[in-house]
Amino acid sequence: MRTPPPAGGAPAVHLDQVVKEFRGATGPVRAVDGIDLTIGSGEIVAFLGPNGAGKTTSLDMVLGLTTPTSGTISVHGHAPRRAVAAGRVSAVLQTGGLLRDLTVRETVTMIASTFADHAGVETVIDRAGLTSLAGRKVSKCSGGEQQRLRFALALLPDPDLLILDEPTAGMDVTARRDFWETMRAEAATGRTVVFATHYLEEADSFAQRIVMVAGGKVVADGTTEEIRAQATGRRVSANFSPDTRPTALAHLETLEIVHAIRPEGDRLHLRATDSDAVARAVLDLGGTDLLVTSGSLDDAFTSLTQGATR
Ligand SMILES: Nc1ncnc2c1ncn2[C@@H]1O[C@H](COP(=O)(O)OP(=O)(O)OP(=O)(O)O)[C@@H](O)[C@H]1O
Repeated sequence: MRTPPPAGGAPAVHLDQVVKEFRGATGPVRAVDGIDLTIGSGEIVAFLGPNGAGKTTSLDMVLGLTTPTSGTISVHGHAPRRAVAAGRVSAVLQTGGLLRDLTVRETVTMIASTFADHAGVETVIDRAGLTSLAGRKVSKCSGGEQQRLRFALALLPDPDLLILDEPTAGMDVTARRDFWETMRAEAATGRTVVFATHYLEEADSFAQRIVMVAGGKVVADGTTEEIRAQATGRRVSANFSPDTRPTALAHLETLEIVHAIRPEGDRLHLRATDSDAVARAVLDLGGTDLLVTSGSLDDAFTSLTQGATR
């Protein structure tokens, strides 16, 4: 069993007003536009955003692969490159050279030989679920199996922080589910896991916290439930009889906490921030069959990322 970093130490990841600009054909491209973010030790965080949101650029900076144009980043209190050199952080990236003619075990053994101290070849093969494939050539492994191999390599330094950039891209549903099960076991040992994804379900089912990025900025940060509520508000609906309906509609339209009203047959659908207060008003106005729901995560994603494009 690994020893997690002491509680109460520096955060696993800290970004302070981080900006990254690239030189584009028609002028500078601001890939990351002032991100402030703190991720505590042991958190499982999804970086969720559409194409070009700035996810990969942010993670690359956390890994010290590129440096911010302005702002600062620390990983467990150190500069990213120092944290990587000390084996405190490692990554599973979308691509990355694997030698096709080596077997899975030979690949892990070769990379292990570059570490003064490592978690053990057979241990990481086992943790990545590759024991039965250890003798297979990399060229004969599927895309999902190669991602598992990259994951085994990332475990070699026994890192406190694992960064995964779209680790399940190209995997089918079963491979994806198996991969996340393995990852859950890793997180349970106290590792911090930060992953980038396009998949809402993946962020929803695996992460405790979602940092939604769009246009190089953080547009929402919280639990899935908080993001849903923040972006879509609550939905309140109820039936009204023909007698009560006109008065109810007129009154509800005057309430500031009601953002939108959509009539449908006998029913009124309302969007509101304070659903408790609206629900009380609806009942006072004679509404029946009251229903309070939150919008879907899909709605939240669309509404938060719209308008945030570069
Ligand atoms: N080296 C580069 N030179 C110029 N522009 C770049 C470079 N790297 C990234 N960009 C631009 O920066 C923006 C953010 O890219 P980034 O790869 O970080 O997004 P992403 O959220 O990871 O997207 P995806 O989900 O498609 O991988 C994009 O507009 C991209 O074209």
